[in-house]
Amino acid sequence: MAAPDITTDHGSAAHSAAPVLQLAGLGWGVGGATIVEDITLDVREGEFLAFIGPNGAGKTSLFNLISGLTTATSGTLALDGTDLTGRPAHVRARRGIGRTFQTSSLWPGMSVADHVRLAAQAAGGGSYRVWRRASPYTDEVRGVLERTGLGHRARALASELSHGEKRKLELAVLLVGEPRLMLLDEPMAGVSAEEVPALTELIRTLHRDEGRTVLMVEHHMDVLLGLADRLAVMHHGRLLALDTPEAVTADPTVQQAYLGEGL
Ligand SMILES: Nc1ncnc2c1ncn2[C@@H]1O[C@H](COP(=O)(O)OP(=O)(O)OP(=O)(O)O)[C@@H](O)[C@H]1O
Repeated sequence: MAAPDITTDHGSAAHSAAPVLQLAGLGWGVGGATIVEDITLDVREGEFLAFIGPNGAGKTSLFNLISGLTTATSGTLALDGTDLTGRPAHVRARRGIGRTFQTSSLWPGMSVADHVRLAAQAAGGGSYRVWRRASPYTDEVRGVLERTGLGHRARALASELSHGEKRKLELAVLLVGEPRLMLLDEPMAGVSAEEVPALTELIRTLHRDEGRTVLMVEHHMDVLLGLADRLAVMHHGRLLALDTPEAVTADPTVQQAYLGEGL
């Protein structure tokens, strides 16, 4: 497949017709092993694209490549038509690529509001002043906490939160940066069955009502059905299928890849 037409990163205006994210032949290898291979796909504005695949298929590695935690060893990546291949994670974050991680990235002894306040300071380019307790609840902090259903937990420490609330706080921290693209890596991991519906609903709201573009790695198909516009199936580091959830789940090649694990 031909590489998409992308400009270079010199502050040029984004091409209005360009997809939000373009991956062209993206790959990553380490120690002689190829972990991610030849991923080519476009993500449209406002789309919800979910990544599924057996354990070790390369989903998190692909998110690392997109967010800049690792650098591609082949292919290109563009955001809004601007080539970001090889650019570091902080540049990509500043340009609107935000992500959450499979494991919690919170500070146990810090309050919910302070997490959001720090993230707001970082997003605004300010210095970190967590010890100044004069006005922790700015309108921005309060607004994000309300949007994520954590308004009543503002003063709680992260260590006091349930797993579902921790995932909401991670989303809140992400949202203060108003990311152009949200990468959610297994947001349901560790969350109790009772808390999954509320968290799913929050992610749905961020996507549908706020129009956010979402990429999400998730093992639970029941969460994705009715949420994702398209499913990307990864297998052995490659893109095995990319289609609507209905088409992907009916695809015999995909079913074969999941043999023994269940789709
Ligand atoms: N830094 C690394 N060095 C060597 N191998 C790695 C490295 N990072 C990932 N891998 C390997 O690459 C493969 C893909 O890992 P990755 O975590 O991306 O898969 P995944 O699809 O996200 O899996 P899971 O669903 O279990 O989270 C695995 O075999 C993993 O061991």
